[in-house]
Amino acid sequence: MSIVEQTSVDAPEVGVSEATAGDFLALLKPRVMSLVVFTALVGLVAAPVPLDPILASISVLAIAVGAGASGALNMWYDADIDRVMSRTARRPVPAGRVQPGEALGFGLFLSLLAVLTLGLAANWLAAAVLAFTIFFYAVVYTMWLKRWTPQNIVIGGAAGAFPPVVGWAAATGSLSLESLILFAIIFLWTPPHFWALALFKAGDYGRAGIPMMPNVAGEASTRRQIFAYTLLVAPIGVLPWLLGYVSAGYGLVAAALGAGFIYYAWGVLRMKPSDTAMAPAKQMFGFSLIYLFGIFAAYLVDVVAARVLASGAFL
Ligand code: HEM
Ligand SMILES: CC(C)=CCC/C(C)=C/CC/C(C)=C/COP(=O)(O)OP(=O)(O)O
Repeated sequence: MSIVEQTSVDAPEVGVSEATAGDFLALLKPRVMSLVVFTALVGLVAAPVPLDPILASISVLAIAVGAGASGALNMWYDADIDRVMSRTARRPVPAGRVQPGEALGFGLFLSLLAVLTLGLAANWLAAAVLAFTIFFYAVVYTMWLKRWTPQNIVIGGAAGAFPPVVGWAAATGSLSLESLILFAIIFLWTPPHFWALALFKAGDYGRAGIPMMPNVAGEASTRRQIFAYTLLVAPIGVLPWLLGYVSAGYGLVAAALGAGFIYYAWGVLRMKPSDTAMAPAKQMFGFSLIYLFGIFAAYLVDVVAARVLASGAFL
């Protein structure tokens, strides 16, 4: 083998991308973002304006691309800590399949594409709120709060709460109390959702040096805070019915889901230190996803049913 051939065969692989389309898809955090996009869709459909299906589809697609882009930017910046956590070590950047520059370029390009598309197709208020949401998650939460304070996900959770506001703004060109209540539901839901996971992944966050609540305030305090936020989110979940935005059907579903959420949080609160398997925290995390999906699905069904009934289309 000549020297030239040998050099090319033995060349270090730094800077060489082995990325597949699947790796770029993984950068978009599709599973998490599917529920984010669903909440945006509900905000868009709930808005009291006639729905243009083409405009609505483009808007939801743009929000999905923007949400995915923020995930790619998060994975670009967090590659160092993702590398040392068991849950995230196999992600494309820490595993070396996608180069950091590729993830950054991909995230920036998709962010720009999403914001411009939403601005041109819907309106610039919606585009501005989407841009702010991407900025809040990728910069304020990821680059600052996450590594700095155990309140990281309380404040940073605002990013995850904006999508229904973006959806509502895309449909109406304005903000409203109703969309802000949808915001409040997600905002108050985020701490129980995430701290339940952080309880059984505390080792990961400790290794990565991230000040998540269980690592800083301890397990007992985190369990109490989870319970407190759950007591707050349950009544706020029912508020849209009490304010007359949706029917008692939604109210009943929200009350039942809220009661279930409190039940699981009670299980977490009463966890024994000997419960090393963390079963109540795992169940709480699982139920958090059912809770948020259930609340927004009930909202969607309620507003669509109300419109069908009002138009007499069922007759
Ligand atoms: C700052 C806010 C949030 C934080 C820190 C957070 C954190 C996490 C983490 C660490 C996971 C573990 C799964 C994984 O590794 O991908 C997860 C799962 C999940 N999160 Fe969140 N989350 C937040 C907000 C949200 C919001 C707003 C939604 C939806 C509206 C959401 C929906 C989901 C879903 C659907 C999963 C399950 C994904 C799966 O099945 O793999 N999260 N979250
Ligand atoms: C429309 C739009 C831009 C939406 C963005 C919505 C948003 C901010 C969702 C947050 C979801 C999430 C996975 C947070 C975890 O970050 P993490 O870095 O703590 O979790 P990780 O350790 O799994 O990376």
